[in-house]
Amino acid sequence: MAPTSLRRPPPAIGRGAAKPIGRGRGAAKPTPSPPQPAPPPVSALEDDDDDDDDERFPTDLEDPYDPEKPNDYQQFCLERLQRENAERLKAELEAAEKKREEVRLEREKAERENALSPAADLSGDEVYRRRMMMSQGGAGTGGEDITGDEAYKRRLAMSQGGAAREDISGDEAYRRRAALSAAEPDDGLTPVARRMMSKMGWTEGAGLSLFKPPGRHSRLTDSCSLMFLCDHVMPPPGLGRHGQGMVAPIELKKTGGNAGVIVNLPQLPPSTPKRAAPPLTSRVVLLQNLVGPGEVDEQLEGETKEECAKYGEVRRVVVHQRKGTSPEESVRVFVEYFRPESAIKARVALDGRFFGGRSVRAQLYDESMSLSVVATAPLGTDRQHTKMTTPSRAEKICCLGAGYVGGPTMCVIAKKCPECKVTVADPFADKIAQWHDPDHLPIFEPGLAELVRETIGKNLFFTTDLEAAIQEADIIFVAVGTPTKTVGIGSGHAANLCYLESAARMIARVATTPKIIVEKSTVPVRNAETLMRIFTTNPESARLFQVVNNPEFLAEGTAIPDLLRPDRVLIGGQTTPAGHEAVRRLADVYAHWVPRERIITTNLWSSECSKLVANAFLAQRISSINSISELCEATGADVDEVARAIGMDSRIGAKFLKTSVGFGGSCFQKDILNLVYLASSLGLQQVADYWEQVITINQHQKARFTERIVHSMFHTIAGKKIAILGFAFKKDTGDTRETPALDIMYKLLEEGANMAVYDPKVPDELLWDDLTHGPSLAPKNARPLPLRERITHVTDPYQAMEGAHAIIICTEWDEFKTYDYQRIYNGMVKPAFIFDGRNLLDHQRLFDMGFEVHSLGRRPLTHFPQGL
Ligand SMILES: NC(=O)C1=CN([C@@H]2O[C@H](COP(=O)(O)OP(=O)(O)OC[C@H]3O[C@@H](n4cnc5c(N)ncnc54)[C@H](O)[C@@H]3O)[C@@H](O)[C@H]2O)C=CC1
Ligand SMILES: O=C(O)[C@H]1O[C@H](OP(=O)(O)OP(=O)(O)OC[C@H]2O[C@@H](n3ccc(=O)[nH]c3=O)[C@H](O)[C@@H]2O)[C@H](O)[C@@H](O)[C@@H]1O
Repeated sequence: MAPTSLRRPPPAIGRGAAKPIGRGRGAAKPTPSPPQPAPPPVSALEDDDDDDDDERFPTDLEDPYDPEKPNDYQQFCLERLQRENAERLKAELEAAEKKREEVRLEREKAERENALSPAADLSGDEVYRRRMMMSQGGAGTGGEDITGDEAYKRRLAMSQGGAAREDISGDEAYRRRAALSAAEPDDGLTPVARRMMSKMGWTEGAGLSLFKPPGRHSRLTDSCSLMFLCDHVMPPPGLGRHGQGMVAPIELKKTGGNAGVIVNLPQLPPSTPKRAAPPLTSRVVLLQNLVGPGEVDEQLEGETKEECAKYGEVRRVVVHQRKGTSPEESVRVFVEYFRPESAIKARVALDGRFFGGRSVRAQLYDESMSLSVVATAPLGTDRQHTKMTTPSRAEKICCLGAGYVGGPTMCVIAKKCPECKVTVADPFADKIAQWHDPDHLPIFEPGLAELVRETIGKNLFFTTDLEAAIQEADIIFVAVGTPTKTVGIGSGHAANLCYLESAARMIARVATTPKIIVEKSTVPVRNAETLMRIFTTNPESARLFQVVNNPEFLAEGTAIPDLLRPDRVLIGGQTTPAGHEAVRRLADVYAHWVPRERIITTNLWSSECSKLVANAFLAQRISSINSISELCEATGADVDEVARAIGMDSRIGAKFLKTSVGFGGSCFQKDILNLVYLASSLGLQQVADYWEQVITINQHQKARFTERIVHSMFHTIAGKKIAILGFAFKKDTGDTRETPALDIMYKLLEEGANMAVYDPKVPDELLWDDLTHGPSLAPKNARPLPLRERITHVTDPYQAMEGAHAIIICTEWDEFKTYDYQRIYNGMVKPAFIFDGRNLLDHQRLFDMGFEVHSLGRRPLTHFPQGL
């Protein structure tokens, strides 16, 4: 709903004043005008007109509207990865620190061993001094000549942290050292040994135990105390953090003086190789537990490649099997990407996901490790095939609105997400009953019936019980109509949001568990704010809801292929952690069949805006080429040739350049009007005027086509029979919303024509319903037109054309191209006119048969003598 500030009088269409549209479109169809559920009371709808409202609602709703801060899910994932990497880095640093400590200890040990030989009889302080030199590099302080006391001071400083920085004199150091050694028990160990053990984690009476084997001598010199330590330390069960190290004391046999040899070098248990921490960035992802042992076959590689290509171009996949490891780690699948970003995306997306019941572990793998080595490892011989399915949690999905969008979209989700339960809820029992009968679905869409047959009763359900469906769902799509308002403020331009609001109010009232609410309907920019306000009215339940916008881009007639292979899926969410999570969960649903790189995410307002703009751009192309069609007719150029020539420019592209009698459908007009209203309300009048021209040209195209019919047929069509081929707004649909055929028929009716209409898919009651209400933007006729007397609806096209003066092609149905036009010509009144409003037929052939051929964007083909 437009914010308060946007509530201004709507702009006028074209030159005239704002015209109210005929009736609300976009509601339940094609069943004729079923009543929409009662919208909430006006007082409720007007609620947000109150300026005070802003104080009652959370102000942070404004925050996400910052185009500088796109809510990008990948961005979120990268940030999360960076966080994880930082943590990993920290762990690595700690591990490195530990390692340094170990090295230091080993070095100390080596030094001590050296010290056993008379040539290297160094004091502990001297050892420390040398160690300092080594660890600090030759150049720095290592070269400085420090005394033993100074060395002790530093060592103390190291072990005591900050406090050790206290400035103690050499005497004081000596005094402390003496006190320390005096305090040490006479256990046969020297202070150095004690210090060493302390550094290894020993505290008296805990952890490692010290004991003095009976009968051994009690005191050795400092220099051999380390050996003595080994002799005397018998830690149960072994040295090391996990007790994995030395388990028996080393026995030393003195060979004289301070020298000795080890007589029982223990057999240490083989050490388990340390797992290297995964690298921070890499082009290789290692997948583990994707399949188990014995589940590897030759398809695994290909399937993995296909699945992983969702995150970027895969260079190769290598499957490696290992023996002697856990089942989870026995099959390693390495996926090498061309770009590290792809690998990072894959890791984020796949780690922890379920494939065929297994929780996959995905981690980046050090690129420097040769994959060729693992590539040559033999594959398993077991041919059991494990089908890879895209991972996701088993969401319970519901859709409010079983129309052109809700029905097909949910069928595809049900088909592609077999683990999800999908329920479509609509208050109209007739419509729901029709959805249960695949042979008589409420809408015609190629491929839809097969999908319904496949999924209904398995994981796809249709119901009128809206509340139960809402209650049960995790994700609720709202795909109700948002037609142009016909009365009140913004009438003729603004979207009527009462169905959306009543759906939201029901959700807010019924839901007791967390829900992701998906705005599937096409809405004005910032509509999600209205929904959030409805949901936050009750603070207790506010936290249950996350609103995301997920506009639908399917076109009728190609809805199923459009849904199965969309150019992109757009998801807009709030820029909060919960918002990101909601976007992720919805993205996971689509990721069952849509490559990840085609699932794009943004903030709520950009997403809402993108849908309106997409439709505006598409419609603009049609109006552009239609405007050129008039120019071509006046100049002798051929509009289809022009479209072909410009369409080959890759910057322009070939699609949506087919001239026509005007675009129809429930959305182009309403969405542009919506955009115009929004721009105008924001004071952007030039923007509003610019886009309004798209509608103006569309109206003009329909009008001029009809005028041409009348003028060509000797300026009168009163009492003449005219065959109308096609009433749907485009081929392959039974939908008639905003069909240009209706505008044309109304004009012809006003001129007194008789008409026979044929359309392969439009039901009779829908045709009469449309005719009764008339075109939405046409002025309402005060005098009721004699519809039934002058119009017949036929089911045989030849019957429509028999005895006709003219044929008008209004819809581009393929079957129209297959008719026997010679037979048709023979049965028509001469001169036989054909007006091809879609440039569908072979005009030259028709002309050769004797037809007077009028098309769009071309000079007419006429047998009449010219220039008389
Ligand atoms: N038709 C199309 O090709 C496309 C339509 N859209 C947008 O999708 C939305 C829906 O369009 P259509 O499916 O064509 O409309 P539709 O009129 O075919 O279906 C809407 C359905 O919502 C039901 N409904 C109304 N209030 C309800 C409520 N409170 N709870 C549950 N159901 C309720 C109606 O009974 C009707 O069956 C519109 O906003 C439209 O602009 C977007 C893309 C394509
Ligand atoms: O929001 C919507 O409702 C949908 O609107 C259109 O889909 P739709 O109206 O079903 O069908 P289109 O194929 O776009 O055709 C619209 C009208 O334009 C006409 N048209 C289309 C293409 C063209 O080159 N010339 C032309 O006159 C068609 O005949 C039809 O009357 C968009 O194509 C969809 O992406 C969008 O989701």
